[in-house]
Amino acid sequence: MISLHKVSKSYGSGTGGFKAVDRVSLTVRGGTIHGIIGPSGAGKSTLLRMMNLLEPPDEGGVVALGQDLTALPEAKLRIARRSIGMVFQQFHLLHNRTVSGNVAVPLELAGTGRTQRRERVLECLRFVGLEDKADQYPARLSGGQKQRVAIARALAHRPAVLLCDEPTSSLDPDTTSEILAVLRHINTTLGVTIVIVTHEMEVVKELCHEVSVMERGRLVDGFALPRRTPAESSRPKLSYREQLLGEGGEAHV
Ligand SMILES: Nc1ncnc2c1ncn2[C@@H]1O[C@H](COP(=O)(O)OP(=O)(O)OP(=O)(O)O)[C@@H](O)[C@H]1O
Repeated sequence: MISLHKVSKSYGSGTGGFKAVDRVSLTVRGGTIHGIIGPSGAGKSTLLRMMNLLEPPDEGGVVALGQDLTALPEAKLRIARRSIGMVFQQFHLLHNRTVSGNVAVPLELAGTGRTQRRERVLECLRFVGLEDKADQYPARLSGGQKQRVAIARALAHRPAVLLCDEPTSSLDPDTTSEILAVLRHINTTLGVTIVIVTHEMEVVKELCHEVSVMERGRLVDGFALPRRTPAESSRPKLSYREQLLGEGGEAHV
């Protein structure tokens, strides 16, 4: 589905140069949710951005959905990228556009007609449960709602792959669970392959089928996780008190 062949990326040059990703080879299997974890600065985001060539590698190849992206001319790469949606930690919404205006952006850029655009925007908003917010501006939304808009926008072109860079790192635990449920729904009902960079182990345990571990630009481990059963995933959530103190603890309110 996505294969990276010995990709490398350096920033800066000469003695100030720094190899952020160092000859990494990795295959993400179609239909899976694949986590990329590792310490800060390990090169996780750089590796993720290479998967749609948002960050072109200095060397190595990227094959996505049967196409060698590194060999495509710019115009064809732009079209190939439509099949690979992206979601970021900071949502990256346009604040002077409504929710539906934001979701419409990729369709406008691709020249999709107005009627078709309107239908697809509503479909995407319905999928993430936000059709009632279509005419609101992002400033009026919660963090979780903003991330859902960003996810709806990433779905506009019916991608086969969704790349997520720390999508829940700005969110509280309850909102994180909501967003993970949306991502799982996208994987199971639409069959979209998801690659997610995160530093939150709970996110990995809750969501991922397979994990790759990065350290200092290299891939140092990779393994499959046992699938969680729905019953286990939907067990009652612990309160902050229970998470921090277990059973005990003296109340002051
Ligand atoms: N555009 C850039 N210019 C210069 N250096 C960069 C750039 N992007 C990333 N780096 C550097 O490359 C290294 C890897 O960055 P990257 O963001 O890929 O790591 P990461 O594992 O995602 O880290 P974090 O978990 O902190 O986000 C870091 O040292 C970072 O400072």
